[in-house]
Parts: sequence; structure tokens; C-alpha cells
Amino acid sequence: MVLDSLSDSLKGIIRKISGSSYIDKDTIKEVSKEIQRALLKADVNVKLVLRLTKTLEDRAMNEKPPAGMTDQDYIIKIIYDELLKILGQNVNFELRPQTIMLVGLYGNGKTTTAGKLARFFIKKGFSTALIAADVHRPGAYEQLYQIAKEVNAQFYGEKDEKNALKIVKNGLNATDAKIKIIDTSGRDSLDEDLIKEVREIKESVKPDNVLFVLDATMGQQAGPQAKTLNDAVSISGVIITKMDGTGKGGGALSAVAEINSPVYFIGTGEHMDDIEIFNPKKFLSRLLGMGDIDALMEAVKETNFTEEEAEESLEKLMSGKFNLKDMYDVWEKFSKPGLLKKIFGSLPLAAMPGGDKINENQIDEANEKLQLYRVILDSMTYEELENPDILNPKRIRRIGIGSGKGENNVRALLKEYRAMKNNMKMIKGNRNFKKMLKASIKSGNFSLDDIN
Ligand SMILES: Nc1nc2c(ncn2[C@@H]2O[C@H](COP(=O)(O)OP(=O)(O)OP(=O)(O)O)[C@@H](O)[C@H]2O)c(=O)[nH]1
Repeated sequence: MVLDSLSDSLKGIIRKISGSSYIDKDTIKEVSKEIQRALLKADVNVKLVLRLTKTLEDRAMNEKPPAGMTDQDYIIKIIYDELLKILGQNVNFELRPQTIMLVGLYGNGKTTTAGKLARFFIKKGFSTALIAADVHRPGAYEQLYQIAKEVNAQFYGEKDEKNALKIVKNGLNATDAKIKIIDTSGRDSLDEDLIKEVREIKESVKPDNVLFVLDATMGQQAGPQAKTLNDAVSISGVIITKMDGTGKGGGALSAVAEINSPVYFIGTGEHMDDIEIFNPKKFLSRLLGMGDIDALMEAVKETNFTEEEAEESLEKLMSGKFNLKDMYDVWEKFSKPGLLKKIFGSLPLAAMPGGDKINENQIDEANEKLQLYRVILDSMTYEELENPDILNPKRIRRIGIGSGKGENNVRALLKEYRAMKNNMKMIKGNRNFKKMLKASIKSGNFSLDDIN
């Protein structure tokens, strides 16, 4: 995916900050330098990078973390805040009848995106029309016509007409569709005629939205060209295409920052369903390897742990002073089918040692093990659960037979139990992870930007 290398670099920086024992001016300078390097490597505009890291340094040097928050957490929060400013505000695209005009540079994916948007709105119950106003690229008419057929959208075009504005006006009059999407000619911003054409259409039909379609793999030239287009037609929003590509992505980010318009959607492939609503917070949380706190909250809620129970279980687990009964209680809540997958899928694993190595099958294995161990624990007496030290070979043999799972599985469970006690002591040392997990369970809607 685009920005993968930036994501890896930033995750590494986050891990380093989390693992540092103290934060001083040198650490802040070093973190700032590393972030500069990561952003420049991702092709983000130099001025933007310097502006971002200067703000980051100023804040890190002069602001004090709120009570209960470590310096490390607070630096991570500042990085998150400043990067979020580049991605723009979280504005939802209004789902109502409207006329949308797509503008963009050659080959950035306007025509394809017109089809994706049409399908997106048709799925939401809006009749949609596609208007072919790209009168310069041979084949654009046919391409949009085929796409309209594929997504069951109305289509309007005039094959031999060279006056784009005339086609648009006729098209808007000819359709009663709730959503009208105008696909314009590709722009190379140095071409005055094309800019004039798009400006005329904008001023004449006054579309509700002018969306700039931008290829995520565009380099630095994206910024100035976005600015020229924006000066001509006042872009109201951005759609970044080809996020499934392998480009660096920084050029697109710089262009978005340059025109300061919200990114509403991202294109993630060539097919008509490969479009997603863009959520800057979620996107950035994943980019920084912080998982998706909201999804974690949903999953933890499904354990119907009360806050106090979650807090108490967590305290006990983290203290390392828990017995098989405590472990049974926690496992019983978390062994709901699919729940572990949700929890691990949303945990900030990058912040845990080796955490980012956890994959799908390991989560499935953990699930199977949970079910197996619950059966074994069900065959233990209350005394054995409370005090596992009394489990001698005779008792182990009885439990193996009683549970039908055999002695080896009973021994494996006890080995796992002892290892878990040691691991929990280790995680206990990782204050950041514990604090994030406790806070997310306790507050119910914890997210990094709620820390004030
Ligand atoms: N992988 C990938 N390819 C995309 C995406 N969006 C568009 N494309 C491809 O990019 C190429 C150009 O897309 P078009 O929609 O024809 O571009 P255009 O902006 O209409 O081209 P002009 O009219 O010349 O400006 C096509 O091969 C599309 O399939 C995307 O999100 N991911």
C-alpha cells in the first residue's frame, strides 16, 4: 500500500519513544530528525516537513504532559496531532442530492472514480447519472459509457461534440437523477485552455461539490498543480486514488495540505467497489501502528466486562498474582468466537515487544486453545483452581481423563499458565501499553486525541 514505508519508519520511531526511559531535549531533537527523514523519504514537501517538525519540537520542549500521562505518551500524542493536521479535518461527505464535478490531472483516475462514486451512491439508494464532459481524450466517452453500464448509472454524452460546457448543460437538463457526476478532461495545469474550460463549467453550472481526483503515487509536482486547479475552481474536497499502489504517497499528502481541502474518499483498486470513505483519525492510527482504539473498545465491550471487572481482572493479570480461577474468568469472557481476532486486530501491537509479529493464524490458534483450556479448567475442583500448586500427577491424571483432553494437554495448560504469569510481569513493566489498554477499557471511548 502507499505510505507503507512511511508507516514502518513511524512505527519504529514510536517503538523507540515507548522504550526510552526518559525524554530530554536531545531525545526530542533526535525524534524530530528521524521524523523529518521519514517524511522526506516518503516524498513529503520539504517546507511542510520543516513546518511540522518545528511545531513538534516547540510543543515537545514547552508543553508538559497532563497528569497521569508519561512524557513518552505525550510525545507520541504530539506526533499524532501534527500528522493529523496534514491529513486534514474529519469531514463527512454529505449524502444528499447534488451535482459533483470531478477535476484532476491526466490519468489520475477521474473516469474510474466517477464510476466508483456512482456505485457508492446507487448502493445508498440515490439514482445517479454520469455526464461525459471529457472531450479531449479519445476513448473517454466510450470508457465512461461502459462504466455507467457496469454500475447501472444513467449516462449522458455527445460523442462528436467538442464543447464540454454544452454537453454538461444538456446532460444536467436531460436527467432527473438525484446525483449527477460530471467527468471532465484530464488536466495538465500548464494548459490554459483546459483550465479555462473547467472554470467555465464550474462558473456556469455551479456544482455542489468540485472534487479533485489525485493519484497517491504523484510526486512533488502534485502540490503546485493542485494549487493552480484550486485557484481556478475552488476545490471543495479531494479523492486520493491508487492508495493500493506502491508509491511513496508524500506528494499527494503535500498536495492535500497545500489546498487545505478535506479528503473524502480513497481509491484502493481498479474495480468499481474499490473506494472507501476516508477517516483521517483511523487512517493515521493504523499508519502509526496504534491499531484502531474504537474497534478495540467494541470488542472489549462484547466481553460484557463491567468497567470494574475489566479493571480488576487487568490489575490482577498485570500483577502476576492470579490463579487458575482468575485466568478462567478472563478466558471465559474472551473465548467468544471471533472476539480475540477483533481484539488483536485492533490492539496497538506495534507498541508491544514482538507484538507486530502476531498474525491471523496465531489468533485462530489462540482461540482453539482457549476453548480447549476452558474444558480442562471445568474439570478442576474449586480448590485446584484457587491453588494450582496442589496439582500433583494423580490429580493431573484425573483431570486429563475427566475432561477427555488427556494429561499432556493439562500439563500444557499449566505450563502456559506459568508462562503467562511471567509475561504479565514483563508487560507490567511496559507502562505505556498498560496505560493505553486500561484507559481504553475504562473510558469506553478512549482515543489518542482525547488525551488533553
Ligand atoms: N490500482 C488502481 N488503479 C486505479 C485506481 N483508480 C484508477 N485507476 C487506474 O488508473 C488508470 C487511469 O484511470 P482513468 O480513470 O482512466 O484516469 P482519468 O483521470 O480519467 O484519465 P484522464 O481522463 O486522461 O485524466 C486506469 O487504468 C484505472 O484503472 C485505483 O484506485 N487503484
